[in-house]
This record gives sequence, structure tokens and C-alpha cells, in this order.
Amino acid sequence: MRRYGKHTDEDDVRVRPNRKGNRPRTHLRPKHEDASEGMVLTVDRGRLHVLIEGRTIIAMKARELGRKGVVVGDRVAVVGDLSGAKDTLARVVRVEARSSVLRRTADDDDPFERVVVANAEQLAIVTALADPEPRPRLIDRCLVAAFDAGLEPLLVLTKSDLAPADGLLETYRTLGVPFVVTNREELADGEAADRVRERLTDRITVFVGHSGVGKTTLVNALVPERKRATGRVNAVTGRGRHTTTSALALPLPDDKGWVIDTPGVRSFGLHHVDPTRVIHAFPDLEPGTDDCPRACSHDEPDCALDRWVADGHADPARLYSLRRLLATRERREGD
Ligand SMILES: Nc1nc2c(ncn2[C@@H]2O[C@H](COP(=O)(O)OP(=O)(O)OP(=O)(O)O)[C@@H](O)[C@H]2O)c(=O)[nH]1
Ligand SMILES: [Zn+2]
Repeated sequence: MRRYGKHTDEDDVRVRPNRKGNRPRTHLRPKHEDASEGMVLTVDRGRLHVLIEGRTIIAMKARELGRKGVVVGDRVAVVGDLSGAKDTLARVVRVEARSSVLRRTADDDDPFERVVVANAEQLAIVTALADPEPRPRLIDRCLVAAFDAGLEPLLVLTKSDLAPADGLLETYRTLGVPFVVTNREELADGEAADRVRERLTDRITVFVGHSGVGKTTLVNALVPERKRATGRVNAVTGRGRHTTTSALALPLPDDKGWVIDTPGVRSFGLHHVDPTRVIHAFPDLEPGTDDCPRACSHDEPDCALDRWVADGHADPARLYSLRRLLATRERREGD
């Protein structure tokens, strides 16, 4: 049996750490300079679906990338057969630096953090106002994940035909999170999609939500081609509907941005979150942390923010909101 599979001789070249400090083996270089740049649309059983100049090709990770993960949204360099023809397999030889990384852990006790999506700019948190009941702690946890990753959050509140949005919006008013409210009627006449689309223009937006909130309905309204593909192999990505483990990037019509659909989440583990990154989402409070103890969680008795806010430097409601978000890092029953 051949150890390195049926691909070209390059597969047999391993890049070793180079102790002498001279340049790595250079005969790999020319090919990699010829590599085409693409974006990972989805990952299906280890196969990467990469969009290159309007074509979707199937690729696998080159050995030299080692254990480095390649995720949806990654910009990659690809070599090999880029025809996109059936049964061809190209190779991803490089992953470009990521501008953002959205992570989650399966749950809080799981120290293994997974990168969900790379290079996204916005996180759309889809929540139904009823059926299923909204889960503010899940929303808070998604917000923490967004702030931690440097993504701008967007609240998408669905099913306003079943329950009003006021109560939930009040909870998030202090945080200043932008929101869109949709209902069944507006979904039918296109109004819902239009209003959400306005928020998505020219950016890469990841959609997350608990199962049943209407995320699929909404994404189908935003990306009409998706609907046609449901139940069959997707014309754009070659992906069928059975594979729901990976995120899936879908282009908005007329190249107006990207929607990245993700499988329904039951929880959003935050084991990996660093409180010092979350505070960046509160620029009004950040100067008040100068006198905090080292590695302050900003949710502990010695935190300097209490004093600073009491002295009138910022709105106490903002500190309350920050603490509420930070507190969601502690797992509770029902998360
Ligand atoms: N009343 C009402 N029902 C809606 C609305 N949007 C979606 N639904 C319904 O809610 C149910 C769940 O919608 P889906 O789009 O399948 O939900 P999902 O979030 O994708 O759920 P999963 O596919 O399980 O991840 C469906 O029966 C939809 O018809 C809405 O605005 N109002
Ligand atoms: Zn502090």
C-alpha cells in the first residue's frame, strides 16, 4: 500500500522544521506561487468545497498543513485540478491569515474549542419571539461569542406574529445591539428578507440560532437558490441536505455579501472566552479598567469598574449589562 495516496509526488514531500535556519526546500515554491485563491464554502466529511473564480471545486488539505484546521470562510490557496469536474480533487496548500475567528465549544466543560467560521464580520443571532420561547441567556452567550471574536452582533427576532418584541428589545436596548423584527406575513411578501438584507450588504454574516426559530426559512428567503437546492444536491456547493454538521456559506444575490448558515445550536459553549476581549465591545467602560487587578474578570469584588461608574464616568446600566454577559460564562442549568 502506498502511504501517501494517489496524488502527485508533492504529497511525499514533508516540510520539516529547519534547524540550520536556511530556506525550506524550494522546489515546492513555484507551484504554490501559481496557486489559485479561493474561499471555503463548506466542509463535508473532510472535503473542502472551495469557490474559485465562480466555480466550486472539491479539495483536501495538503499534508504540509499538518493539523491546522481549515474552516468555512477561510481564504485558501489551492493547487491541482481546478476544473471542478466530477471526481476531481484539488489541494489546499495555504490558509491566509484570518481577520476574525468565531469559536465555540460544544459545551462549557469541553476545553476543545472549535473554530466555527473564519473572516466573518457580523453575527446574526436569530431568535423566535415565541414557539420556541426566547432564551435570553443563549442570546447573551452568542453576544459574548460575537464580542470575543470581534464580530458585530445583529439580533433577528422572528415570529412577531405570535408575540410582541418589546420585552426582549428592552433587555438589549442598553447594549445598543442593532435588530430586525420579522413575522410570517412579511416573510411571505418579501418585506422580511428585504429588511434583513439591508443589514447584510457587502459583509459576511454568520447566522446562528436555536433549532425551530425560523433560521432556515429566513435564509431561504434571503438566498432563493438555496431553496431550489433543498433536498437535492446543492447546485452551488454539491452539498445535500443531510450534511448539517458544517456551516455553509451562501452568496447573496448580485454579490451583495455572504450569509453563512450554521446548524441549529442548543448551547454556545464559552470555555475559550477571554473577558479582556469582551470589554473591547464596551469602549465607554474600557478606560475604567485601568486600575483593575491583573487578569481581572471585571466580574469580581476588586474590579475597578464599580468605583469608576459610581464616580459618574459611565452609565451604570452599561456595567450591569457587561456583568450580565460575563456571568453567562458560568454554566447554568438549561444553558
Ligand atoms: N408564525 C411564524 N412561524 C414561522 C416564522 N418563521 C418561520 N416560521 C415557522 O417556524 C418553523 C421552523 O422554521 P425553520 O425555518 O425550519 O426553523 P430553523 O430555525 O431553521 O430550525 P431547524 O431547521 O430545526 O434548525 C417552521 O414551521 C416555519 O414555517 C414566522 O415569522 N412566524
Ligand atoms: Zn475589572
